[in-house]
Amino acid sequence: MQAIVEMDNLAIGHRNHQAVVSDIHAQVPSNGMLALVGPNGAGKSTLLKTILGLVKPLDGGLHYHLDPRKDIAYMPQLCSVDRSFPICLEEFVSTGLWAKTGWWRPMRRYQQEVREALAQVGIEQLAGKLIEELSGGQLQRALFARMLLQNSKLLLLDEPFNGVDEATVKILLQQLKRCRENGATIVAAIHDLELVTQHFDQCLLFDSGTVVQVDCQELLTPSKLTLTKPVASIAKTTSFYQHLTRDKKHA
Ligand SMILES: Nc1ncnc2c1ncn2[C@@H]1O[C@H](COP(=O)(O)OP(=O)(O)OP(=O)(O)O)[C@@H](O)[C@H]1O
Repeated sequence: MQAIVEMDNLAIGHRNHQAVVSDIHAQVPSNGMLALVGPNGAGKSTLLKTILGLVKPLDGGLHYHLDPRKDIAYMPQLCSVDRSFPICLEEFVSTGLWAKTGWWRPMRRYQQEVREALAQVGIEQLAGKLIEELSGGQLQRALFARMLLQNSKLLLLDEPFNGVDEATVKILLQQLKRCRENGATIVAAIHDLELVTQHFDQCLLFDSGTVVQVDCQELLTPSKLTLTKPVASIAKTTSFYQHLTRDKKHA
């Protein structure tokens, strides 16, 4: 497996605070789909922000086989967006290009690309609406379009499927797969274990300050869930695990 990012004895956390997770030895597989799984507060967002460069590692190494300043696109959690900012959807999505083009470039030059990104997630008809007028699901699609627009090698997504309907989940998954077919690598923090096992190759399981990297197949059966402590304790808190164990009892 070729890695696009390697974590070597990495400790992550916030300045002047104790490490959230230490001793991370993990790899982001090139052109793969890697899920970050774990309870609230376990450190998934912190790891995404550390890879992005927004948060500095507390210790250890983070080795990139790409240019972290140019090749990474990030989709933050929906709750981090200031919806009262007076900007229309099209302008909001075009801010995805600022890192490459500079904020002073006129948006008209990139209107075609922006429209295409909006069309890819099915909200092109809302282009002129203020972002405060969008529903939660529409804004989630907008965040996704802003990330797509950057056409980056590595996509980091923080809970992209939270609070969106099934149709939107389907569209966003299709787009992620298309990006992967075009060579991108995907890392996403996800709470729905069923989505993880169906669509991702590997995951990093966060539990009580540790991280373990496993193949998603390891999550498929209850017997395998006892393989490692993090797998077992995280999975037991999910309805997916309860569903599997119920099926086993009835078998
Ligand atoms: N800016 C910050 N300064 C200090 N501590 C922070 C900061 N942001 C997050 N934390 C703390 O770091 C820990 C990990 O938070 P993080 O947001 O990475 O968790 P998470 O796994 O993404 O959780 P969730 O599933 O709820 O999004 C938490 O204890 C949180 O309180």
